[in-house]
Amino acid sequence: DLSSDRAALLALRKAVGGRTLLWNATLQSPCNWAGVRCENNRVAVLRLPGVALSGNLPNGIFGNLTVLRTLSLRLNALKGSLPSDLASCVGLRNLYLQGNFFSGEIPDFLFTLRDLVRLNLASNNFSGEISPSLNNLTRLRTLYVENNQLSGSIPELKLPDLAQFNVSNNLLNGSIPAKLQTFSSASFVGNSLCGKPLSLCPGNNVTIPSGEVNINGNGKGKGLSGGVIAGIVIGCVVAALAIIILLIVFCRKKRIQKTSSVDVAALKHPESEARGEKPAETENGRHNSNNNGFSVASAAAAAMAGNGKTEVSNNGVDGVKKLVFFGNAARVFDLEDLLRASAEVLGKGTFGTAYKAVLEVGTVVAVKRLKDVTISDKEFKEKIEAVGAMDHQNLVPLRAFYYSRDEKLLVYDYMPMGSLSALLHGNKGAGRTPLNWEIRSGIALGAARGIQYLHSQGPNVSHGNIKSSNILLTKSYTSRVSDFGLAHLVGPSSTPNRVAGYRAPEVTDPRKVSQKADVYSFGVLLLELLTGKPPTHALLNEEGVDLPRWVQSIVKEEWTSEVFDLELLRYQNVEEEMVQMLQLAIDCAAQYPDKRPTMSEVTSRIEELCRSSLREDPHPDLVKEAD
Ligand SMILES: Nc1ncnc2c1ncn2[C@@H]1O[C@H](COP(=O)(O)OP(=O)(O)OP(=O)(O)O)[C@@H](O)[C@H]1O
Repeated sequence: DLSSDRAALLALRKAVGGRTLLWNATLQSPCNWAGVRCENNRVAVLRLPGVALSGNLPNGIFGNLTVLRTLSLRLNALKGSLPSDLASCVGLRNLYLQGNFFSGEIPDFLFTLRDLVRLNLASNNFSGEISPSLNNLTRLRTLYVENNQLSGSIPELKLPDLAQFNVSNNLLNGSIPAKLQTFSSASFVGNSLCGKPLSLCPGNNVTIPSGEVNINGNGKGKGLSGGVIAGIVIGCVVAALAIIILLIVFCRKKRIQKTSSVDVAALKHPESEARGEKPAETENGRHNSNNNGFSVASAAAAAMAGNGKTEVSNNGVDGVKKLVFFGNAARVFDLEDLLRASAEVLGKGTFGTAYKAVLEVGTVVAVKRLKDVTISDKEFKEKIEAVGAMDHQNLVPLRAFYYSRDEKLLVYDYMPMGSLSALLHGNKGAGRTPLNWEIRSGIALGAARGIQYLHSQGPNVSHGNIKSSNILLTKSYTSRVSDFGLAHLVGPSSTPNRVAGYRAPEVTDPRKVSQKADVYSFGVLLLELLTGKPPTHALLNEEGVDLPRWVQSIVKEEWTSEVFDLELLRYQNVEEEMVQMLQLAIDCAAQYPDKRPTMSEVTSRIEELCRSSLREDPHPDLVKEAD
């Protein structure tokens, strides 16, 4: 129970000291001691990295910590062999002992801890051979034993989940087993090993097609016949050729498509071609088919011409034939200018189509043509004026609107960097700027503040359509929330499934949204930011996952770091903040609305964790853990 856990921790403190001496032994519960985390009133996590622990770990301590799941004693000065009662921690999943002076063989009892997922024994003085009993650890994903004195050959390992592996800088010899040859040479250097990915083993006679190729330097295993190898080589060449041909065909097709859409644009708007403008957004190829050059004028004019009138004749809400501007916005253009502007399609959304319009004076705006507006003129005017009155640095400002029976236009500031969706999923190729933690957490914070502002306008004010294509970015990557207030303008016929991946489980009618439903959608958005994965788009049948369920299943398995976008994992020193953000995202995406935090709680939690990643901590090792 907890008291024996406590006694064990005090015994540990007595034996190896270090900064555990700061633990307040007058407290009955050890659960608040630095580095200790309890679950169900037992010590489940003990993380004491870099706290100057020294000496031998005696037997009789870990035998009591029977529900320990994570043990990190990395970067200390512990020596001797590992205590055998560590074998009692049968639920141990993460064992980080790197950066100490442990010596002796890697003890066999470790191979009985069948739940181990991460095993890091790197940078110690372990010697002896790597036992084939490692294969008992069927859940192992990380095996780091570099920088030790391990000798002998590497056993055949059949660990299906092994994703991180390093045996470099030991005294190993022989050939690298086939199953491990997918790891890079950095995992093996500094030994006398041979074979892929290092150089060929000496004395191997590679005679194709009839000879035997002994890929196992110590001669224990079976060789592959030359015929098989020749087959593989020929197969690979054929496959590579096929891929190249497919790529060429695909690229040519794309080019043809692109040219033709530019042609259409050029026909209508030679000036847009002259400027070399390209459609701004082609995320997931979703909007490609919409990228025909087009003008607001031709669209609006077509609608109006249908009325048999040459001028904008169907009056605006107040009987005025002009754009209605909000606030003190500079009225640098009027409806005529807008209709004359050259435009290109940005994309089709739930509420209509968005265009980028370049006015003759050079001003660039985004124009949204609404469809399916079913509410009355009066109601529309009231609602849109409420939208126009919103003013916050993290909202995309609505500058003006036009309303007639046939045409409803909303004019927004144009956001040059496009949407978060495009940024995350758009260009995965070589030219991509990696999105580091600073940018991502800044985007999360800005979006949270924007939504919080909306919610502060009244208990019934909500966004209703939070998703990554509605988070737009300025040149300095400040995020601005767009599309607010529109969920209440449209009729039920609009396609609700587009937001499926973000929609809270209790929202069955897309117009009946709430602040707590926004919080859910924001949680999914955070998960998208952290994982780099788009949530399911059921209707469009796009590839995707039910993000909250997927993340929860992984976190439950203690594989938390598996969920993060690979691009983020480069920034090891912020993993603690990433984990906190992940926890916040999971809280937001709770199934029951009451369990979700409010948007202002969300904002302060993000502010707090952004601060902590900037702050210099006096005892970074006690509170931060990069495991
Ligand atoms: N003010 C703007 N500046 C730059 N790009 C914009 C602007 N407004 C919208 N876009 C982009 O235009 C595209 C279409 O936007 P739109 O809002 O019509 O659809 P959506 O966001 O995909 O879906 P929904 O209508 O459900 O919000 C999106 O990729 C969006 O990022």
